[in-house]
Order: sequence, then structure tokens, then C-alpha cells
Amino acid sequence: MAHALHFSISLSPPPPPFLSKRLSSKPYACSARSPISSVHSVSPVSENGLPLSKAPAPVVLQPTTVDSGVMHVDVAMEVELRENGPRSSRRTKLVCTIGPATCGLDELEALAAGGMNVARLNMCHGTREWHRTVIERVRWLNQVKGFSVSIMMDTEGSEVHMGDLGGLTSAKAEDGDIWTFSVRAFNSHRPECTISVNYDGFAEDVKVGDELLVDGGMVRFEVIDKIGPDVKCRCTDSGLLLPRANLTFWRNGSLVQARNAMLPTISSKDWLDIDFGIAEGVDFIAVSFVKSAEVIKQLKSYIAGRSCESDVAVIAKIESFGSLKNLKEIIQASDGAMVARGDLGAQIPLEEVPSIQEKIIRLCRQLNKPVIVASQLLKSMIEYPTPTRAEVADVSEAVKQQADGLMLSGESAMGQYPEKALAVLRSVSLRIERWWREEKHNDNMELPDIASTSLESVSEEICHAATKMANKLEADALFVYTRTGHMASLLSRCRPDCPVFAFTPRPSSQRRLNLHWGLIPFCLSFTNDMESNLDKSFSLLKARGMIKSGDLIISVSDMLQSVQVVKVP
Ligand SMILES: Nc1ncnc2c1ncn2[C@@H]1O[C@H](COP(=O)(O)OP(=O)(O)OP(=O)(O)O)[C@@H](O)[C@H]1O
Ligand SMILES: CC(=O)C(=O)O
Ligand SMILES: [K+]
Ligand SMILES: [Mg+2]
Repeated sequence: MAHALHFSISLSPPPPPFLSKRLSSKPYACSARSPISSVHSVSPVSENGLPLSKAPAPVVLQPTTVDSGVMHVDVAMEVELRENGPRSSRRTKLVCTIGPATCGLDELEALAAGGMNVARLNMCHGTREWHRTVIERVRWLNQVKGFSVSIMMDTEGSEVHMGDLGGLTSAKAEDGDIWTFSVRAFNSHRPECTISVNYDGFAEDVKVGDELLVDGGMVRFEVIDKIGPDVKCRCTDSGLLLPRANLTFWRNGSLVQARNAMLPTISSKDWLDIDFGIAEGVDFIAVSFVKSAEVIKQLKSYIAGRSCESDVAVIAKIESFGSLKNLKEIIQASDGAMVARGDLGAQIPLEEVPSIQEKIIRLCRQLNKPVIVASQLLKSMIEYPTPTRAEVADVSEAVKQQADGLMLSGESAMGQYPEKALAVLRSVSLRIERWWREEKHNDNMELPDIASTSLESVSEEICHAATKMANKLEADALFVYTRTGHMASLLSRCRPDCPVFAFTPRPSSQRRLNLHWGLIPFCLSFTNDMESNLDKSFSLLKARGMIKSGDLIISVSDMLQSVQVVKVP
């Protein structure tokens, strides 16, 4: 069901400067990269490969506040509120990976109108120039078309992966075929049945008899011989090899934690991408293959030194064997987490993934961090216009677990039905959320105190009390006026039955709150006078049809330590 979007914009839209740029919708040749084994240090380096002696000047992003009297909310959320009313609005947030299938302005707009809350850019693929153009397009849609889509940059990390296939979108490996995996680089001419590997130590680390898994087992090989830099393998499970697919190797049924496990989580190429992300003002940086809390702390302090706004949130991707040992510390140090089931499923037995997903979601809720469930949610929709029943059941499980966000990967990056896949996530989320509320399954999770000061304890208690009241009184919405966004996250953590309208004066906080379950972030300037804040919000929201007279609102703020119960006049 597609929504027609009706909104008026007083400015005449400036012509987007990037419209003339053509982004290839075919896989592009990626620039040559240095082999990851040459990386020894995690210190930031400049474009010429030299360490940065001092941090570059702080980056100033976008306007930091809004005009009084102006209220901004994502136009797709506004339509949803107007059409369905607050209580029926979607609580689960949707993240779409942008790739060749969706990098055009029209495709991006269709995703934004279809409910995309966050656009993800995977730095494993594409050039920085390509990503910059996508970011410009999303910003243009936000500024001119009234959306509020956040941007998440996902680092490549020091994983072992295949190189490009010399322009091919895929290559078929058949049972019994002999393929060569080599650390040699093939610039223009790649010999037949030969794949380059980005990790120099590859040939030394594997042994004859090892099992080589491409993309977590989409294709399998057995190592049959080693000749210098070349590793000869026989295909034992046929399938499609995709450019830059991830590689793991197994010995006697266990994942080999070879020297690549010692490589830094953030490679020198990643640091350059991170500099790029900060300069472009991305909202989230997702760090691949996190193994410890230290790397997250290091990145957070790097960001704080680089950007005066320091509003880039750091998301820890849980996708390696190593991350599971330090799960709590990693999540505690981060601003959020991602259950990256694609690589995770290649590192631990598949049958362990569902329970670990549940555990991570629970832990994130307890520690008050947003969590995204990612990979293969609707994988068959890369090729087919409808999902399998099993995929719908998987999505519904993540919705029942009340994960903050669900993510599309290949489905939106290079699939044939990106908008349909997003529509499936949207409709399954809405349906399952409603059913779960009606069944009164919401919320019996014990939430430990997380406050570190007495003032924070008061905020936490206020949020618990406000949620309880809102549920009991069947309020239409909770309102929260928050300068930093923290109080809004505390309300989201309580997973109330009604949505939370989160008012914040800063566009960057508004975009960051996009990822939290049940929050509808508004950018609005407000004062310390709650009466006038409520009056102003009511009149703006009523005028735009997002609430109506008689609606019951429970309101809290991080300025006034009380809970207000108000009927919309
Ligand atoms: N920017 C891009 N350019 C070209 N293809 C892309 C891009 N982003 C994603 N893709 C394609 O979509 C597929 C799925 O995307 P996804 O982000 O899940 O990547 P991945 O390679 O599986 O790695 P990761 O583990 O980081 O998610 C990729 O394998 C790639 O084929
Ligand atoms: C999303 C991701 O990186 C994964 O599933 O591996
Ligand atoms: K990645
Ligand atoms: Mg991954």
C-alpha cells in the first residue's frame, strides 16, 4: 500500500547540484587497496598514508537549531500519523543499505516515502565519491522534500574477503571445479577460475584439507594444494561467487582464528573512511568486526576531537566470534549495536544465531542502546517480488523481540524489488506490533537502573512512571522535551503502548533519535516554560493533523521533573 505524499514547501526547491552526476548502477571498478596485512597500527593516517600529526579542524554541520515556530518531522511519518493516528504508527525503525539499485534520486525518494528511517552506506563497496553523491541526495531529500532520513556509514574492517571479479556481477562455481584463491593482485586480467584474496597471510594460514566458506557457506571449497601465493581449492558446494564476498576457513569443524584475527578492527582505510564520514556529517558509524570495547572508546574519543558537535553515534556490529566474549563491555561503550547475522553466522554455528540475537536485543534494552537486526531478513526478495513465509516469520520474531530497527542489505542495495522489500518490513512490523500490543505481551522485562547520577535516576523513574500511566490510561501519545535526546531514549526503553513524540531543538539529535523504537522525533525550539511548550506543540500538531482535540497526552521533559497529563484542547 503506497502512501500518496502531500506536503507543501514554501521555498522553490533549488536544483540539486548532483543531478547531473551519474552513478553507475553496475558494479564499478574499485580503486586498488593496500593489502590488509600491511596494516600494523590503528592510528589515523592522512590520504597520503602518513599519520595525522594533529587533528584537523572541527567540522561544523548543518544548522544547529531551528527557528521558533517551525516544527520539522519526517514527512513520511507525518503522513502516517495523519492517516492512521498516533497509536497505529509504526514503532520499529527501518534501515536500508543503499547500492546500485537504489542510489538514484527517485529510488532514494521512494525508499524515504516508503518509511526508510536510516540509509546505510557500506564502505566495503564503492568509492568515496559514489558515497558522497548518495549522501548529497539524501540531504537534498531531507532539506527540500521534508524527509528526515539519517545516514549510517558502515566500515569495511579487517575481514578477509575476495577481490572484484573484473567487472562481472557474479561467477558460478560448480561442484568439483578447481578454483585458485591467490594473494596476487590481478589488475585488468584475471585468469579464469581465479579469485584474488585481500589478505597477504592467506596462503600461509590455510592448510590442505581446510574448508573454505564463501559468504558464510553460500559456496564451499576444500583446500587441495598450495603453490606459493596460490591456494588450489575444489568446489564442494556449488553456488554464485559475488564480488568482495567474505571468506572464512574451517579446520576440523572449527573456525580458524588465524593471524587475521590479530589485525586491527579499524584498518587505515577505515580511518580514512571515518574521516570522510565525519566530514560529510553522517549520523552513525557502524564498526565492523568489533572485538573489544577499547576500539569503540578510541573511535568515540577520536570523533569527539574531530567534530565540535560530536553527534556521530558509534554502532558496534556484533559479527565475530571475538565480540561474543566481550559483549556487555562492547555494548556499554557504544551508542548502539547491530546483530550482523551475515558474518556472525559464518563464525559460529548457525543454530546458535537466534538465541544470540535474542540475548543481544535484551542486553541492549537493559543498557539503553538501540539495536538493529540485520542480514537475510528478506533475502529471497533480491530475486522475487514476494518473501518466503519463513522470512516473514523471521521478521516477525525480530519485531516481537522489540528490536529498535530492522535492516535490508542486498534486498535494497542490489535486489530487483527494493521498495517491495521495504513495504514488507513495514507491513509486517505494523501488523505484529499491533497484535503484540493487543495480546498485552508488551513489557515484562526487568529493567535495571542505569543512571550514574541522582538526577539521572529521577529521569529514569519519571520515564517508568509516565509509561505506566500512559499504558493504564491508554494515552494517545507520550511527549518528551529533551535537549540531548537522552530522556527520549529512556522512554523508548520502556517500550510504552503509545508512540513517543520526542521534541528536540537540534536536527542532529532528531536524526539520531530516528533509530530508537517508538520515537517520532520532531525538531522544535522550546523554552523552560512547559505550558507554552505544550501550547505551541498542540497548535502546530493540530494544524497539521497529527493530533486532534481530546487526545490524551502524557508529557515529560528533561527540564522539569514531573509528569503532566493533558487533554489536547
Ligand atoms: N555501495 C555498493 N555498491 C555496489 N554494491 C553494493 C553496495 N552496497 C552493497 N552492495 C551489494 O549488496 C550486497 C549486500 O550488501 P551488504 O551491505 O550486506 O554487503 P556485504 O558485502 O554482505 O557485507 P557486510 O558484511 O558488511 O554487510 C553486497 O554483497 C554487494 O553486492
Ligand atoms: C550486516 C553485516 O555486516 C553482516 O550481517 O555481516
Ligand atoms: K561492512
Ligand atoms: Mg558483516
